[in-house]
Amino acid sequence: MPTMLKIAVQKSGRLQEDSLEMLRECGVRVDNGRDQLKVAASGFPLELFFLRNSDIPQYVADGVADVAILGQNTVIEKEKDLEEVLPLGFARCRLSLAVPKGTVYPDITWLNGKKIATSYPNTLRAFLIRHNIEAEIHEIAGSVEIAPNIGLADAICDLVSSGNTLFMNGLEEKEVILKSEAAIFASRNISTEARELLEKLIFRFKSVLAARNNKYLLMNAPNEALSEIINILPGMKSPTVVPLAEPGWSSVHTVISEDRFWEIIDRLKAAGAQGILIIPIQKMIL
Ligand SMILES: Nc1ncnc2c1ncn2[C@@H]1O[C@H](COP(=O)(O)OP(=O)(O)OP(=O)(O)O)[C@@H](O)[C@H]1O
Ligand SMILES: O=P(O)(O)OC[C@H]1O[C@H](OP(=O)(O)OP(=O)(O)O)[C@H](O)[C@@H]1O
Ligand SMILES: [Mg+2]
Repeated sequence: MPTMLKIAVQKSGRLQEDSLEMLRECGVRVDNGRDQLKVAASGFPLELFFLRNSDIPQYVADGVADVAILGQNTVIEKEKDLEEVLPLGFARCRLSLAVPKGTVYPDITWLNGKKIATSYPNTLRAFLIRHNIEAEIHEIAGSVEIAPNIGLADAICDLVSSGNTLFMNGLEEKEVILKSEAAIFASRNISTEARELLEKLIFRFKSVLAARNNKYLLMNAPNEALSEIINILPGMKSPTVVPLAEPGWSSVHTVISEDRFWEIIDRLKAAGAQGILIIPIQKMIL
């Protein structure tokens, strides 16, 4: 039987949609309904296991799954020795300590003797030890932000992204313990055959990520402005310059990273560029 790469993906929750979308963009199709927890994909020799997020690190550590898409925060919390193969740029969040708004909190020593509610007891414990703080950790599975309001704890330690949940519960963020995003993690026991498949899949993931972060840029420019425009452009290689039907004008094409674009647009216009177009890239082979 040909080898299949076994990948664990969150069964339901915040990571699932983006994980499946990434796989889809990599040409992996998952046709069956999600009620089926073990599904063979088409388009790549891949078998998907839909599992509870918090159970996945153990499955990968044991080699039941070869790889997984997980938040870095979960792998740290579960204290599993997995190989982080590729960060994926979604599910960005941080694990933070927060206290009721208006609390006089001079520094981290305020936490001494306090009770802290969290779903991340291991990460919190390690953080407190690093800072020489003795506090009581009260583990709860969810809705952690409610704890101070119902007299369950003095502080909380939970994931924050927009900060909205903290705000709505009258809490203020005081310490950032770690920053996290989704990533592909691999088992330390992965077979040579599975590793080869993983390399192929990673190549596809990188092409998708690069395409997401870059844009194809086109503009028209008078020939006398070309050298200045080319100097402004931070392209992959030197830009393509094609003459237009109108004498004395050219079309300039290049690829730029999305976050550089706004920085240079005014300079391009000032240099004489016109008809600037920015086009999404589907895949970018590096
Ligand atoms: N508010 C958020 N913004 C961005 N990413 C988040 C946010 N909350 C969670 N995440 C990321 O998504 C992951 C999954 O979160 P989700 O809430 O779906 O599962 P969970 O409740 O932690 O899972 P389980 O209870 O099955 O362990 C988290 O581990 C984290 O990496
Ligand atoms: O800073 P924000 O953007 O408000 O996001 C933070 C919230 O998101 C997560 O909860 P989630 O919605 O995943 O609920 P859960 O407790 O059921 O996992 C996290 O546990 C926080 O409560
Ligand atoms: Mg959650």
